[in-house]
Amino acid sequence: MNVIETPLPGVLVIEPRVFSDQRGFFLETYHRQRYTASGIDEIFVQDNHSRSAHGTLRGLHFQLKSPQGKLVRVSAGEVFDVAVDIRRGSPYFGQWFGEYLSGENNKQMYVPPGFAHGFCVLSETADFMYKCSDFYDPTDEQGVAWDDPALAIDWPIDQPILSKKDAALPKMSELMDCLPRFAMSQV
Ligand SMILES: Cc1cn([C@H]2C[C@H](O)[C@@H](COP(=O)(O)OP(=O)(O)O[C@H]3O[C@H](C)C(=O)[C@H](O)[C@H]3O)O2)c(=O)[nH]c1=O
Repeated sequence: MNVIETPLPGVLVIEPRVFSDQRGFFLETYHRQRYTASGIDEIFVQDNHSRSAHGTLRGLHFQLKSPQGKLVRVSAGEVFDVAVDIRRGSPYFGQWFGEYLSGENNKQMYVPPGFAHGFCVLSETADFMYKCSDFYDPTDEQGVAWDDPALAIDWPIDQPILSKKDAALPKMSELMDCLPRFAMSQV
């Protein structure tokens, strides 16, 4: 597997090794020893799968009381996946990184706790699968507006399909008091 660092320290792109033959292909999507050795040493406790139609945008989401590290991939279709550093005091506060993930390129992205996460769907539909390092807590759902000008994320779509919740998410400027703090140990 190939692990690629991104301009956002802690956010990684992983290219698993793919074994192809006349039947199709095989790849390992997670391996505790190998991923820990690559810096992804979270204990994952929950796996999720969402399917979305073309033009859907889910995000930007995060949890505060139980922040989740996420190892994300697309099993079918294509998305543009985005991580945003929302840790107050981080040298990268407010910066984002995006990567195209697809059932063709088999790429994964690791989004550490303390980052907001979201994606938009470029294919007819997209099956989005991800591992989380803490449990979902419906009382702890937080988010920031996908189109916050302070983030200026270069989404490859406009006028996305949004949930009512996502369409009403606040801007970073409205969240400052409650955003997580950057810890020097995370450098
Ligand atoms: C996230 C989640 C949701 N749900 C239930 C709650 C709702 O009744 C339904 C749809 O939830 P929601 O619209 O919040 O799903 P997404 O918009 O895909 O949310 C996710 O989207 C972005 C991209 C993320 O990074 C997060 O993992 C997560 O916030 O599933 C659960 O039962 N468990 C869960 O872990």
